[in-house]
Amino acid sequence: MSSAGCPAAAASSTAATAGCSLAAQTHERVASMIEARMEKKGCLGRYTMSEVAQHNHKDSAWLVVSGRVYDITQHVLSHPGWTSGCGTSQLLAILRTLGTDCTDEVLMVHSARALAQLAPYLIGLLVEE
Ligand code: HEM
Repeated sequence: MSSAGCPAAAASSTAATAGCSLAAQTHERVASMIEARMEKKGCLGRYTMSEVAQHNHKDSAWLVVSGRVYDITQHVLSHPGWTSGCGTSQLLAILRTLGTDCTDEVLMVHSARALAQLAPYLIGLLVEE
């Protein structure tokens, strides 16, 4: 984990380019609230992209959305597609995104309700190498 500065500006500019849908805007609001709470409690981590890249499988599943790092390991096996049929494309889409910055894909395919479910998995902010 790195102790470099907070990329808040980078995060909001990524979000602005990644999607201007209502779902993306709602996600940005919820995520920044949770981020502020975690920062206050001192439990908001700082991670580089190469740290994130090591968690690229279902047993340790991290990803980056809008400059924020999420550990979705606890969720990944209950994502629609793992347990119900006809979800092969969803599984492939998810597996491909683990360990990467998948802002565009995640904001594009999800409803506001789904993006709200992502928020509790926030573990920190993405920082420069
Ligand atoms: C904790 C993380 C995640 C949560 C809570 C989540 C939640 C959901 C939910 C609730 C849906 C049902 C449709 C909706 O309400 O939008 C969904 C669909 C989907 N998700 Fe996720 N998801 C997560 C991560 C991901 C990731 C990393 C990917 C990779 C791109 C992904 C790809 C998809 C796809 C392709 C669909 C189907 C969309 C469609 O059929 O239109 N999800 N997700």
